[in-house]
Amino acid sequence: MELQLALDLVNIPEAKALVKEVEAYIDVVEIGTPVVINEGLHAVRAIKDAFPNLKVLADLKVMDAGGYEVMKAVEAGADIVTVLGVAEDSTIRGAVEEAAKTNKKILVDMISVKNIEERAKELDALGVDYICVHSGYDTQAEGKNSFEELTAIKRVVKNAKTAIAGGIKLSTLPEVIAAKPDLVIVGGGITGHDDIKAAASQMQQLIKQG
Ligand SMILES: O=C([C@H](O)CO)[C@H](O)[C@H](O)COP(=O)(O)O
Repeated sequence: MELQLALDLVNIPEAKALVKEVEAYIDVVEIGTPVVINEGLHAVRAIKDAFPNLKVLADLKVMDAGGYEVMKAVEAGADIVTVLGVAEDSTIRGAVEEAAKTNKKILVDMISVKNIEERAKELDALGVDYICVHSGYDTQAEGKNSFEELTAIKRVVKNAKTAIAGGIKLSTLPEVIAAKPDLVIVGGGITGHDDIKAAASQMQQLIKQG
């Protein structure tokens, strides 16, 4: 099980400073969608150059032009690129084919997917690398989490790795770990903590014990 730090509400210098504090405790750095909107793919390049030993995920949430957009993120240094589960199969195929050329990975974000199990089976057959259940900021504000969805996709996914994102905190991490995802994605649960280093370190410990 790996830990991904999601960076959403920072600029490039702030992102670098945050990663420097917790680099020993995380496996993947996510350049979040808001950061890509504000800073462009330069943010991916800046973090990959500064922390070459960490994997970098570009949270582009690709919805169309899968091959092209994945190509641009990979050129910028991304190891993993996100594509939306609600995208057309042709978009997913284009993304998977493009990433495979350089042994990079596609993580499909299941945000807004209605029939999670059925779509997860289809995505698994399309060869995506990760399937991620996700309660986005707006549904988190309505009290939603994705713990049950994680259990549901674990039942049907045979090849892809599974991931979970959205509002995970130290207090809820044990419940997440019990469902055994391959990747746990945490943003505010680390970056909003009073002691960022301690939060990341405790999360890593819980994950290692899990
Ligand atoms: O993907 C995300 C969200 O849609 C904003 O772009 C976040 O990175 C993801 O939800 C993880 O962040 P937290 O919910 O703060 O843990």
